[in-house]
Amino acid sequence: MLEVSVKKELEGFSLDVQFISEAKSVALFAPSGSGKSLTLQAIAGLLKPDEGRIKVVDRVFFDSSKRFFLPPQKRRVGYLFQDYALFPHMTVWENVSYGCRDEKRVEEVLKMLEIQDIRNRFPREISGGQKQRVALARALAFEPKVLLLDEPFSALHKSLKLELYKRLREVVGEFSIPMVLVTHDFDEVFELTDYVVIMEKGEVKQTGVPVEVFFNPIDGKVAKLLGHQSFLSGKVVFVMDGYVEVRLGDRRKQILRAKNFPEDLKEGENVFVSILPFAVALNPLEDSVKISAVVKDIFREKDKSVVILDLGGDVVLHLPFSLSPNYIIEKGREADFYLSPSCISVFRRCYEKES
Ligand SMILES: Nc1ncnc2c1ncn2[C@@H]1O[C@H](COP(=O)(O)OP(=O)(O)OP(=O)(O)O)[C@@H](O)[C@H]1O
Repeated sequence: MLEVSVKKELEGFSLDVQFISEAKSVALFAPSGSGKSLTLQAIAGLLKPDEGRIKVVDRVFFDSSKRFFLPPQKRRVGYLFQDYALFPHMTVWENVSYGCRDEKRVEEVLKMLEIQDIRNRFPREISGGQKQRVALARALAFEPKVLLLDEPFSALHKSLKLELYKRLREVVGEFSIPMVLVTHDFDEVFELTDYVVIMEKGEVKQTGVPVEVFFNPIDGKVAKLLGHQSFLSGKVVFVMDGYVEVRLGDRRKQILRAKNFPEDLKEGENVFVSILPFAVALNPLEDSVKISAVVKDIFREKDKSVVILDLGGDVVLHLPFSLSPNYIIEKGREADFYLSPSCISVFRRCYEKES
């Protein structure tokens, strides 16, 4: 559905991005300055690659081997930015119908995004969330073949974002439009897309289904980017069907069991383990693993307690507030926890080891 192969040398930055995805919605996820927006611009035709091929569904946009470059105006791309880019001197209706002569279509998108009632207002007279809905309506009105979203929700409040995610899922589903979303927010990746491309310094580091990538980051850098917090080093002592056991490098030789690990992992390999904050199991289930560790600190938050354990490195665990009274946990004392192997990931390289 989306094929992107883009090479572009810019002054001080090289873009070399390749991925193919059959998913309808793809996220480009990376730290700032990794080339996400440039990749989007290449798909839109605003940046001409030196080399490569871009295909969206069944339409080739660019193919350097055939010297083919489809001009941006012929790509029918709906582009949405963080700053809305609405025309300030035009009403909502005029903004949405700009470039679309089909009034029925304009009415349809206004209705779908519930902005019929503000059709006569100017952008300065509506809220940030409404502005973004108008911008989305304008992008949809001219029947795009693909929607390109460059951090369109980053300026909005969380509750507004959730509302817009819902709308976006509905309209994209209804009009069956493929979408490429640039974001810094992995929650957004989960909410809106079926495939994620993780980039770094102009290159692709990892691709896949968001949930699989989240639990199986290829290295500590990606894990950190995805929000993993607790990293420990250890050695694989046992590989079995669906599990590995890792002996931590700490004094007590604690064994951890993990369900997320590279397929070709071998016994004896030195690895890194990430324990996710929500790894605490409610009960000592059959496959959960018991750890005993000194509590270094506890922070009470609105809905949870954040506990920092010393396991030869700091391990951050979240305890739901409702469960906290069941635990006898005190700063400076040893406590026992059961961890679920499905919330423990093993990978080969950690961030400290990389340049
Ligand atoms: N026209 C250009 N010429 C030269 N360098 C550029 C040009 N446009 C962008 N860059 C550089 O390319 C790099 C990647 O930029 P890009 O905007 O694609 O990053 P990004 O991943 O989208 O970042 P952010 O999340 O901050 O928007 C940056 O270092 C940027 O300064």
